[in-house]
Amino acid sequence: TRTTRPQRLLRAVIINAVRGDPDSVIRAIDHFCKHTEWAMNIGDEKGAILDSVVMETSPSTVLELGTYCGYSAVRITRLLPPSTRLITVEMNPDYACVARQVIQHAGLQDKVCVLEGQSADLIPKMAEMFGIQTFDFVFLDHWKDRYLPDIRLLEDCSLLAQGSVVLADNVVCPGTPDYLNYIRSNLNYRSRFYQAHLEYTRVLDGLEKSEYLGCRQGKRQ
Ligand SMILES: Cn1ncc2cc([C@H](O)c3cccc(CNC(=O)c4cc(-c5ccc(F)cc5)cc(O)c4O)c3)ccc21
Ligand SMILES: [Mg+2]
Repeated sequence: TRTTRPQRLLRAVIINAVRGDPDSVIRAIDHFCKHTEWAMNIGDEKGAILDSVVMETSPSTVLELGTYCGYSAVRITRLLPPSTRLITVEMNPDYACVARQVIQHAGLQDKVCVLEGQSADLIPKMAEMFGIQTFDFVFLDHWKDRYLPDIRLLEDCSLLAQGSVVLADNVVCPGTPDYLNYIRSNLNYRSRFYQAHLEYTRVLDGLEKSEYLGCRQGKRQ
């Protein structure tokens, strides 16, 4: 096939969504993934949980790891107050290119920074690059074996503050067992599991929300 799946998804957005209307971009992607071609966006069911967690957190600084086509970047950013920015990290340049166009079609390009590179390389530079101290909200949706090393890196870089919320996609399917074991047994976090389904399917999946409580000692016995 000449075009890639992200390019076909982008074409569906350009054709079916109203420029400047984030909700129509979200609807166009969900319709494409339900009726034309599955893609690994968080989707509408888990997306509604993402929306509610973002709204209850009302963050000032937001980090997303794993942009893909920009679906969750649009979902998150459309809920943020005017002065708030989303930083989203994407290592695949083709995905980043599509995501920037999807985000632009939604009219949110001034509120989103799509950073190209690997999370482990970029996280240590975030504070300096963006003049921030900590992230109020972090969304994990990149390689599932990177959730644990990257949450540890965020801790080591002091990028989490008391009250910071970390939301992780796919903790059931494909699954992130080492991350779940760590975050649920760590006294520095209060975690809650949201049962749902893998995007656009009936396969079980879920999100794990973890609030950072500040730096306490030890593990739960
Ligand atoms: C280091 N670093 N830093 C930034 C960064 C960014 C990326 C890319 O954005 C990227 C590329 C490929 C895969 C992912 C992870 N996503 C998944 O693998 C996934 C799978 C499924 C699923 C479930 C069932 C299936 F049958 C097939 C796929 C459902 C989901 O929601 C997913 O998120 C992310 C990668 C590493 C990165
Ligand atoms: Mg995912």
